[in-house]
Amino acid sequence: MTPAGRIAASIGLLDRILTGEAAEHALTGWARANRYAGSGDRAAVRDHVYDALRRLRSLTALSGANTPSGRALLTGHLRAMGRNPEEMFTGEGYAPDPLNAAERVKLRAAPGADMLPELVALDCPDWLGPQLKDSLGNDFAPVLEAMRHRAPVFLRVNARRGSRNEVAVRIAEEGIETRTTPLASHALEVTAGERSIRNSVSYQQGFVELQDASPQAAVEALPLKRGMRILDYCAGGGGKSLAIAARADCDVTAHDAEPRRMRDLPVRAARAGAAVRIAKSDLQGQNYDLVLLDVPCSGIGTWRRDPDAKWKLTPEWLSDLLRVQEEILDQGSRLVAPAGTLAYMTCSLLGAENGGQIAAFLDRHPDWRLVEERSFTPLNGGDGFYSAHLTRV
Ligand SMILES: C[S@@+](CC[C@H](N)C(=O)[O-])C[C@H]1O[C@@H](n2cnc3c(N)ncnc32)[C@H](O)[C@@H]1O
Repeated sequence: MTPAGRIAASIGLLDRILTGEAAEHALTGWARANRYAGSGDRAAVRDHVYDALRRLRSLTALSGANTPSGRALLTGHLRAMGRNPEEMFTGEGYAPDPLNAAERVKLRAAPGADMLPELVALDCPDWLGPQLKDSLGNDFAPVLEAMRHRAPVFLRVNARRGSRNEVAVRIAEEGIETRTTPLASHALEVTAGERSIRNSVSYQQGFVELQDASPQAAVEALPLKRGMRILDYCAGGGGKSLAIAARADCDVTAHDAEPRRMRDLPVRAARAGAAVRIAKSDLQGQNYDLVLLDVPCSGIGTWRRDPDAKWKLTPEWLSDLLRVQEEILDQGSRLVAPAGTLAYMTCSLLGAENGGQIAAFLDRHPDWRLVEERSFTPLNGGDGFYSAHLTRV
């Protein structure tokens, strides 16, 4: 494909995503339907689409359009790269149609990048700006700026299969280059060969898992001891259960309100040589030494990887999430053994979902106390993440 053909394909995909289709679904469907697109084309189109979604507000403004569209986003994207959009919008071959008169007028009248209002330039939804400023303080602008760029890819080395250095050497032989990161002791940041990970023997044999470095660091901080009974109450795909089972010989039970989300967990656990039990019965009356609540959240900390989530989140959805988080904290606390630990985690940067939830829980339950809390932002390298450990007084 020519560079202009890749831009035309990205425009079509963005139009579908803007009308509600999930970005991954649209990209996978496009790759299947366009077998002529080689791996370089697919990677370039994916990068255009994800860059445009991360920077939806600023690129729309740079195109002069009032509302986002595939053409507006790619016009703004080219302008942001210092290119004249007319060079690509030629209508020749597979290139997008030339700009029409209205688009030209808007482009000419569009402000420069240095003239954009702060929340537009930082690609932050207006309604979330004040809450995020409140939560992040002086880090607000640098964190939002970091969210406009691609996230690094991290692997978690499975300590049951080898040390971080041994596994780094092994995967390098499969073309996956990495470097260590100070964030977590089993984390490797991928510097080359990222697209080969899932097909590599090391991945398929459970030497590595894909997991961001911030949740890895949060799991490392859990007070695990051999033989502990642990409940991963919101296990989902089981990323945290597997990270726990790799660290210590604990009795790990995975539970989720939607059990089908855990369907791949037995296969992933077998691949990793880890024992994870799937909760079959009602948990009422059971108790555990450690209950992990990796609650459903806004996902603001993962906006770099999942940029359309940035624009789909609404105030109503956020208030539903806050209510669910509160309920899960109360439910989970009832499952903790007398001297046990309740560990609360989110991949959010909002105080209301993090420290705010913990403060409200402690108000409702004065017999509990906060033992420690940690916050990570993309300025540390990984995703935005929060964890708090609580125990009874
Ligand atoms: C952030 S995701 C979990 C991600 C997972 N721990 C991982 O590391 O891959 C949150 C999970 O909470 C589950 N959930 C939502 N409401 C719940 C509830 N009331 N009780 C238990 N799980 C719930 C969702 O189905 C979802 O799988």
